[in-house]
Amino acid sequence: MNAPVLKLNRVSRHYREGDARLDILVDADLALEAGQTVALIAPSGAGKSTLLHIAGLLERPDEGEVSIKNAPTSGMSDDERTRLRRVAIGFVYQFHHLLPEFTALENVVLPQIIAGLDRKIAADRAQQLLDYLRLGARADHRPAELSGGEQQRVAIARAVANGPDLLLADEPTGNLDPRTSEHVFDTLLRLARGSGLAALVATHNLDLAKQMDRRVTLRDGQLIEIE
Ligand SMILES: Nc1ncnc2c1ncn2[C@@H]1O[C@H](COP(=O)(O)OP(=O)(O)OP(=O)(O)O)[C@@H](O)[C@H]1O
Repeated sequence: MNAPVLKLNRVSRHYREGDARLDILVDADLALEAGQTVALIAPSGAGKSTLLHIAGLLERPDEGEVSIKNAPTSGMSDDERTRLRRVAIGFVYQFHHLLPEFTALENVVLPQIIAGLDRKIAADRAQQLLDYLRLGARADHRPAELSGGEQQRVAIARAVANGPDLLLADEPTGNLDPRTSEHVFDTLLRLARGSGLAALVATHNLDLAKQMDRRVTLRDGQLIEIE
């Protein structure tokens, strides 16, 4: 069996709030295989964003190991972590964070150019991705000219533009109405199943979570599988 795309091994993280100590993650374990979609469902403040930041190498845990495709990251420098993050991990947030002055296509081209790809190849790939996400006809529109669901699907295209192994999404449909949420979710699932991308998606939407391969929650700082 292949190495998991993401592995958390006894990961702990606490914050200080005055004299109080908040134990957000306590010996948390998780393994995500290629092509697997996992919903992270937990109440506000339970630590979903903290977990996604740690899994995405944006934040270091206090203890424990985060491995990406079998590569332990705790011994890596910040530069090494950044390089690994750029090639292996894509992020989608609740708000799309697209650059307003650029078109949909350009928003998907930019991360590829930053990663060193030739502009023409990047543009071809961006167009293919937008076509795949049924946004081909919107490629030349700026974010303000797109609907909320379209903006979020462009944000997904941007997140996977460099062909990451892992997609991390923090309430990607939190701002959208139920029908649009469904459409954005379908896009995520189709991408994961079609390309072997592993996805960890924080969501409050239980109907959408049910369509994913697994569901986990945070309880006393640990990740627990739920039905
Ligand atoms: N840098 C920080 N310093 C201190 N406390 C923090 C810090 N970041 C997060 N926290 C606290 O840790 C807890 C978990 O925060 P986190 O944002 O991970 O929760 P969440 O489950 O994503 O919540 P939400 O669903 O509301 O976004 C919260 O109580 C938060 O106030």
